[in-house]
Amino acid sequence: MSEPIRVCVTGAAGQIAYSLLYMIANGDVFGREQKVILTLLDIEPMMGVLEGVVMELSDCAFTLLTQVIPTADPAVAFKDVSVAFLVGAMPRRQGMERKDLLSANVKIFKVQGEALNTYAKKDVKVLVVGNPANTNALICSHYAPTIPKENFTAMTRLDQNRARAQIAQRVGTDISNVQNIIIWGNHSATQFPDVANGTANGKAITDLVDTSYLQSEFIETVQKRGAAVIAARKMSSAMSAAKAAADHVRDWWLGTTGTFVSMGVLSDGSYNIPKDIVFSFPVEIQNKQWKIVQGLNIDEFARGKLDITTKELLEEKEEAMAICNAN
Ligand SMILES: NC(=O)C1=CN([C@@H]2O[C@H](COP(=O)(O)OP(=O)(O)OC[C@H]3O[C@@H](n4cnc5c(N)ncnc54)[C@H](O)[C@@H]3O)[C@@H](O)[C@H]2O)C=CC1
Ligand SMILES: O=C([O-])CC(=O)C(=O)O
Repeated sequence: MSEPIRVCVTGAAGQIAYSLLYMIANGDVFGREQKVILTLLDIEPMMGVLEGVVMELSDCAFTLLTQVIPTADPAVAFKDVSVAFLVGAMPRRQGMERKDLLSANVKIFKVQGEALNTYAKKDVKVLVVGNPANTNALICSHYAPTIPKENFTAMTRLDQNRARAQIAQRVGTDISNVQNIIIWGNHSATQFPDVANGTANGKAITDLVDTSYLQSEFIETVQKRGAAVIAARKMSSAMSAAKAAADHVRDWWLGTTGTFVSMGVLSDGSYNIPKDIVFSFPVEIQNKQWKIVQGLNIDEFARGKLDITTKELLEEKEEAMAICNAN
């Protein structure tokens, strides 16, 4: 059993955290041999609710959970953390797009970037879940200049999981038989869920499923799944978001084995995506370092989709920087 690591979850009194904390404390993210100290950040008015969450964590009697530190102070929450799940942010309501949250949420990520820069370990791994996740991750990294840019990522794993589940149902196979579906771009309705390199039961998905479904209904279902959940639940996805956050960080921490996963990462210009936006790419991970999968074919249909989501991310970046510079 190795020394405990400090792991921060923000928005710790909220919906997603309620499922996510269980998975972290249970060993589903860092493995069954890794003890954790959880630092739980939320805002002052939520401290009473957070106290209830702390009681429940205690009552779960997790053997890997060494200590729990609830706080409203980012300096305490981020002190010496190895991993930060940045969940705390306003969720959207029915009829909104995620980018409508920009003005409310982006300032949170500016402040937390500055706090991570000062208090966290320099190799801290940061997953931004709060929406709009890609642009919030960009801003967070911008305000944390002493932490490597590659340590900031945004969550598109929920989109990948959704896409995988849709294809498994369509083909009539288990999820575990569906691999290498890619989410390109923004965690928004412009994202491009791409099956061109994907397989189901070892065969190309494009040979198993008709093109008209793959190029229209499939893409739209994945793009709009978050809105569909909000319409049904009157609250945004939480259990599935927590599972995706756990999947994302588990693969980052423990590595991938021969398959791609999608993560929002700072573009290095791969696939002609402009540098300096956080864009979801297929990555492979070893020794806690992700690498963008290179050399995949991008046909005309795919290029059109990549252009649309790129344009949206460039617009979001401009708006976010304007908001941050005005404050
Ligand atoms: N990237 C993705 O795939 C997904 C992202 N989301 C996003 O995750 C975020 C959180 O969603 P939920 O947990 O459902 O929301 P929630 O409203 O249940 O919880 C959010 C929590 O964050 C806290 N919070 C607000 N400002 C904070 C700050 N400055 N520092 C620390 N905590 C703060 C709130 O007090 C609240 O307890 C939303 O922005 C939502 O849109 C949700 C699902 C999927
Ligand atoms: O749709 C939302 O607002 C929450 C979210 O990001 C998702 O479920 O993908």
